[in-house]
Amino acid sequence: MSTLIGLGQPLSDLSSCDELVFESTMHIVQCVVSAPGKAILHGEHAVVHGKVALAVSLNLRTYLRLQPTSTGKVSMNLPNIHTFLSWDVTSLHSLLSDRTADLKNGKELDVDLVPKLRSFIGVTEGVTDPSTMAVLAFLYIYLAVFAESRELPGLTMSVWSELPTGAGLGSSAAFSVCVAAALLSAKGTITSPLGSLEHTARWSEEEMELVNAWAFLGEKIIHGNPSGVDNAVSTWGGILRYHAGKITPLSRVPMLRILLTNTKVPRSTKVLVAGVKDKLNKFPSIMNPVLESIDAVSCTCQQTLTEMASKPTPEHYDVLEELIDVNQHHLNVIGVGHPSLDRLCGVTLALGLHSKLTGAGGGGCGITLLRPDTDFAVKQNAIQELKGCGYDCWETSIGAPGVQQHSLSSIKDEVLKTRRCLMVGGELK
Ligand SMILES: Nc1ncnc2c1ncn2[C@@H]1O[C@H](COP(=O)(O)OP(=O)(O)OP(=O)(O)O)[C@@H](O)[C@H]1O
Ligand SMILES: C[C@@](O)(CCO)CC(=O)[O-]
Ligand SMILES: [Mg+2]
Repeated sequence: MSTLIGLGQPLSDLSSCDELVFESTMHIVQCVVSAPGKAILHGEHAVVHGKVALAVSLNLRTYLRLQPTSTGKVSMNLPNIHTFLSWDVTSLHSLLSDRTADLKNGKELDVDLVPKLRSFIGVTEGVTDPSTMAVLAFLYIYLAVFAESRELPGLTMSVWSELPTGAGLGSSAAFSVCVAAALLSAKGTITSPLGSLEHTARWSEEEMELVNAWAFLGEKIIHGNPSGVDNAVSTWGGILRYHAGKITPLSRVPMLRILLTNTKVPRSTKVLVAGVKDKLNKFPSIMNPVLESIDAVSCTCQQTLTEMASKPTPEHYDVLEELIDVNQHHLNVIGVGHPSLDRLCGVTLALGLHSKLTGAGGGGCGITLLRPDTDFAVKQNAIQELKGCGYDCWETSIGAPGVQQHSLSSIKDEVLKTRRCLMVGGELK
């Protein structure tokens, strides 16, 4: 049974970087990892049904710190979602029993373990609140990664994020990627790539494939039926084309300027994805052509971006804007729009700017394309008007690096500040 344990380690502890040895032969080394959020340019929802999506990583990251403990406890501190929990390692061990052999490859979700975990933490099938979903994803990956070991390690995991939770910017994928990278590295399945003099380091392609596969299991638990695009872009970073599990990084694309707007209307990706599936089952002959058209929008956008890499023209930007408008209509047709997003599109269009939802929709975030020649005053007006609607709005930079390991000393001051703010009194401030 879980217990509320209050705050994690105080911030002053962040200076040490030591290794603890357990009574057993198992060592885990503490580490700090981070992974970026994402924006989907085109293809959200359609990608779940085998169509093409284009996604970009954002300069907003989730950070995870894993520390070994010798208290016989596994603890998790998730200040963004007010969750501070702890379990005895021995009670977690009893969940493994005879499943060891099935769990270690991380290729498929063990559908029997998830209900077992639900009953372990005392929540029934329909409960899908943020805390439950994060705990299930973490416990699943923890147990599955260490399934082979004679003993499960005691540890404290703290996760803090610059991303809004559940707003369409891939917070669940960044969470799952961090958990997978930290635990696989702690187990020794992948290396700890950071050299003694380095501040940040990345894993090899092969290791990132493993991280991505395990993070996909976390996404399956949180989302129900994810396409895998969010964990892929959080693992690799940059700009990706994603099609039926095939990941193609796009290296030759122009640097796009994008405004991100968070309508702050809460929504659940799991619920929205399930809603699209229902509509597709109900009206296949109406919905399939819409998904086909979204696929064509993604492909046309990719082609346009590729052409723009060598010589961008105003006409290219006209095309990108039209594609945004077309796709936003399609997303409304498949039932993932929201009046808050209509308002975002209306406000920006009145200023000559084009917007669409990004991610699962139903509220959450939208993107607005800024042209190279968009007037500073127009951009500022858009930001002011959107803020006047009660939304958050800021210009973002895209193409940030994927999952990384960090030295403690390299964690930026402002990130520590974010963490400090989140942790004050164990509550979000
Ligand atoms: N910082 C975090 N700490 C703990 N759990 C998190 C964190 N960020 C995300 N999560 C988990 O992910 C869930 C949100 O996932 P969801 O897929 O609904 O939204 P999203 O990933 O932000 O948006 P989208 O999938 O549309 O890009 C939360 O309810 C929580 O379970
Ligand atoms: C809505 C969706 O297409 C994107 C969520 O960011 C779901 C998915 O691809 O897993
Ligand atoms: Mg998500």
